[in-house]
Amino acid sequence: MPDQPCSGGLAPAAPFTADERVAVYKAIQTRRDVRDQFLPDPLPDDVVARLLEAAHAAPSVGFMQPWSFILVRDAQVKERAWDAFARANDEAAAMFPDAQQERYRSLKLEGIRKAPLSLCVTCDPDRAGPVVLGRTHNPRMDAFSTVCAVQNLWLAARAEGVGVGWVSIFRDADVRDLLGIPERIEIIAWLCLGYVDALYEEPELAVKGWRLRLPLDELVFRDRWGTR
Ligand SMILES: Cc1cc2c(cc1C)N(C[C@H](O)[C@H](O)[C@H](O)COP(=O)(O)O)c1[nH]c(=O)[nH]c(=O)c1N2
Repeated sequence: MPDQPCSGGLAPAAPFTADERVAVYKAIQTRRDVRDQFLPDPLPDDVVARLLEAAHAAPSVGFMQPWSFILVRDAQVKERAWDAFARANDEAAAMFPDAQQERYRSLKLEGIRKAPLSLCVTCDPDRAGPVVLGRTHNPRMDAFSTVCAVQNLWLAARAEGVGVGWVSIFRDADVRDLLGIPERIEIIAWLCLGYVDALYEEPELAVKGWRLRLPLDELVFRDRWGTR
């Protein structure tokens, strides 16, 4: 049974003013993944609400809005999340070639204990029933939609002076147990959030010599894969 339509028609879609455009590109270009620059100040509820609204405004396949957000402020829960990270990070280090392991271990790859707020973002594949417009031929589209929500939040956070760090070095089961997430729900992201007073000008992994940004023109093809 379809829902009742909501009100709303077409609104003018003029380009942004020059200042507005500058602000949008500034958020995109200066957004960073934050690990160590978090300040301890708690995030005000209204700021958190705006960030969640930004996430919730993301595009989603069939408008299924598959995301949920678990706000984690409890120090003990964060401590256990850090333990899970530390175990996984040891396993991760051993996966790299010997020559890279020392450098890997020198990188700080999370801010779980330092950030005042952690946010676990999940994806419910059943949010809009079994057959979803746009997901019929590609079941990963619900997860991709949830990642769009993360990116919206990340950009809005930059505008608010709030740093965000994505931590993915976990065994899925550890986060699931810790937060009581049912098996059918997919864990998409563990995000660390907090005010920051400094951000790297370039990705920290590039600054630390782990990996550089690729030239864009090597990634753009004309009409056919591999054709420039
Ligand atoms: C899906 C996903 C997962 C992770 C990340 C990102 C994304 C998109 N990133 C952050 C990543 O290292 C960072 O985005 C890049 O290095 C580029 O830097 P900026 O985000 O531009 O600062 C990340 N960083 C980190 O220190 N620990 C992590 O576990 C992860 N995991």
